[in-house]
Amino acid sequence: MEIKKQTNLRGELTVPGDKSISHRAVMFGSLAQGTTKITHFLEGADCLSTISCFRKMGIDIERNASEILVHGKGLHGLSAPSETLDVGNSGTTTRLISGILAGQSFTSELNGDASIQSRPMKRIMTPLLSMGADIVSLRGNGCAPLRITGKSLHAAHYQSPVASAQVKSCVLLAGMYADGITSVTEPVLSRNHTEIMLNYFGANVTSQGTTASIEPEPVLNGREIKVPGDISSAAYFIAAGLLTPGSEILLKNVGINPTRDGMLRVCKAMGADITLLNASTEGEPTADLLIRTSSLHGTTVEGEIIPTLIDEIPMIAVMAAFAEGTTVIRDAQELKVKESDRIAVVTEGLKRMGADIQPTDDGMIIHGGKPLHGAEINSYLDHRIAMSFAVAGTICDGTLTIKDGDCVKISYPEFYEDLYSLGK
Ligand SMILES: O=C(O)C1=C[C@@H](OP(=O)(O)O)[C@@H](O)[C@H](O)C1
Ligand SMILES: C=C(OP(=O)(O)O)C(=O)O
Repeated sequence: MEIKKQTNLRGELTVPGDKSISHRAVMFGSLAQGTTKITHFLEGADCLSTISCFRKMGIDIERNASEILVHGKGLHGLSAPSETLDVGNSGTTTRLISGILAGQSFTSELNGDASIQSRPMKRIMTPLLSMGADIVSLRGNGCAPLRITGKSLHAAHYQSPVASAQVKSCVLLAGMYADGITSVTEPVLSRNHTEIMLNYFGANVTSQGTTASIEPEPVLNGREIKVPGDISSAAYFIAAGLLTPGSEILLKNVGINPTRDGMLRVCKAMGADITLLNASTEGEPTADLLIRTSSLHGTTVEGEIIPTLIDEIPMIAVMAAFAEGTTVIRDAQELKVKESDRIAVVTEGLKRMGADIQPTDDGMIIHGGKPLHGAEINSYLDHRIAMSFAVAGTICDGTLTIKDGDCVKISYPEFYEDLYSLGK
């Protein structure tokens, strides 16, 4: 796919709904009594995988143009699927659903695409096994396909070695089926959408520092969920607006939960001109983001901010290559176990464009400001890689092409239309 040049980005854009929140709305709505109405749901392939899994467990989910209706059957209302649950490319679906399946009264199997079959699942198997779950990696390699036989679960306090909202959520969801209060402590706080939304549905989840705890057997009631725009999708337009000469764009209704807003903080540290307008703190916090062309400089991205921008690092690395000076990214070893090894793949792509970048064990070092030229970029079927390099391709000299660029459908099906809607 060849990327077209853009200048003078102008106008407004509403990015699609938040992927993490869309997944959770379908899952928790399925486990609630009564109907959950979801608006601005992300119609990306990952969230459609979540819908398909719950339909296979007997949940009636209606999809129409403006909303999703999930007719939940309560905490114990799922039925045994008659075939393997297909999680597609979605790590979130796999890990969160496993926590739910561990406490059911039936056996189920989960599988997905080649990427999912190489992503680590021991990180959820270990805490689930400690709670008495029966979860098996069918090829014995700690990855999907997984077989989960529901059991009565014991409460636990799990000390997670990784800051991962998927691990935390998996354990909390299993904790709904346990015999006491279940807690998870993580080394650094990860996104807290599960905690916020489960409480909204009627569960009792408390948070103290990096520990979240849940009481068992909550009664969840169907709710209305207005999904905010996904800051991880907005990230491409934040970067495009900052880097493209003559730009001023307004990104409407973007989720700015502090466990997700690290990209904004890094952009500010790089000298970005970003103004928050119409901030709302009702439910998940949101704001409109006004982005103006800025001259950016390097920064250091490390420590507690990392989980708050983990999916934005490919875009931040591309921005750093266009910025003046050095950017150091560390503590981001989790990038190696995403849809691709994002340290290796970002490095490969930026090197092809002429950037000065060195991969490290837990991040990268980018000496920005070198002239960047077009190249053939392999997305390795990773949506975040395709979108980050597409933004680079709108600005660099020469022609940039992306192999398998249509993988953006995982989290942002209308990405290219939106990318070309603002510029000249
Ligand atoms: O909980 C979630 O919705 C997500 C958590 C993150 O993964 P980890 O929990 O593996 O860090 C993130 O990368 C993913 O896109 C979505
Ligand atoms: C890592 C991601 O998603 P998941 O883990 O759900 O596949 C992502 O969207 O960047």
